[in-house]
Amino acid sequence: MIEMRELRKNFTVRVKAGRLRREKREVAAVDGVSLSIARGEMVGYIGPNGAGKSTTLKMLTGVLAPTSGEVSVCGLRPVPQRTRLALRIGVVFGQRSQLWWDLPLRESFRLLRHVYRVPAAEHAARLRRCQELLDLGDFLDTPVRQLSLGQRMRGELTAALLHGPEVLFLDEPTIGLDVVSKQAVRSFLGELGRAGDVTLVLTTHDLADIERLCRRLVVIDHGHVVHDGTIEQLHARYGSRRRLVADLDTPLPPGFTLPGATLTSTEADGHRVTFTLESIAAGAAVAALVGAVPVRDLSVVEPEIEDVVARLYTDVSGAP
Ligand SMILES: Nc1ncnc2c1ncn2[C@@H]1O[C@H](COP(=O)(O)OP(=O)(O)OP(=O)(O)O)[C@@H](O)[C@H]1O
Repeated sequence: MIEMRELRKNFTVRVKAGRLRREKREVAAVDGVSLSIARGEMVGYIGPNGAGKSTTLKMLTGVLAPTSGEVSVCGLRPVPQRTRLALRIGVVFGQRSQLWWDLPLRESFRLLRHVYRVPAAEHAARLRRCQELLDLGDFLDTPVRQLSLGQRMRGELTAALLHGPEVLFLDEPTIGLDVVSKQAVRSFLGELGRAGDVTLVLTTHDLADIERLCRRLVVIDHGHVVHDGTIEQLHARYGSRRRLVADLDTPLPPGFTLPGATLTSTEADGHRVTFTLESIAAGAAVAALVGAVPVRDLSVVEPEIEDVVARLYTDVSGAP
């Protein structure tokens, strides 16, 4: 459905060279990305600021021409075949709107039906489904400029889907949304993914979006793909650690150690301890601790994707 081979985009930027002089320099925003995304996949495309995510999406949607390499989406070349491609993809860029600011949402949807020449019955069926899943009923007749950000984003998603695209590109779709709207957008996208008829590429800084929605995670940094796999593989590769948190009746005896684990925090006057498990299984760690001290309560905490991605970014960038 999406193919990128050695895809590259260079920008020419002017950089300071001495007190008054500026000179031109080429920077590679996307530096040889090769990826294949199959029909129905939901892929999270993440990376630190300036990694090259938006530039990739712009090349996939025909907004920017690659400097070199090959790209095809739905079997089309995005820049030369941009008009045909527009009928087959949907795009939601969190920071930009495809709605008519002064018109009620319903009118924007009606205009889009004409722009994309969607048969009335198909359009109505898709709108009904979005209306139901995204709860648009209360604000369909409100002018777009009066909508809250969360309402507008639900409108944007609908607008991107009314022509029945095969691929949906989402750039930061939950940015700035409150918790309720975020949930609404995520469960809508989840539903869409489960139905399996849309391929979804999502860039975000909110890793909860990815955890909820994407089995496949592609991490890009300095224009290069540095991870392509599942979230579990990412945890395994970067050695994410589980933690054992225990509430104790009495503090640990002086010099207590748990082989294969490190005591990483002590709180509540020594009554709450956290061990990071390195080379010991959770069960063995629990048994060792319970055998050594009176334990009131304990839990094993799974690694957070935030932690592992932060470590990955640090690793590849060499910066905190
Ligand atoms: N039009 C442009 N002209 C010059 N440089 C650009 C242009 N667009 C992007 N860049 C540079 O290319 C690099 C990649 O930018 P891009 O916007 O793709 O990153 P990103 O991963 O989407 O970042 P963010 O998470 O901050 O949105 C950055 O160094 C950026 O400054």
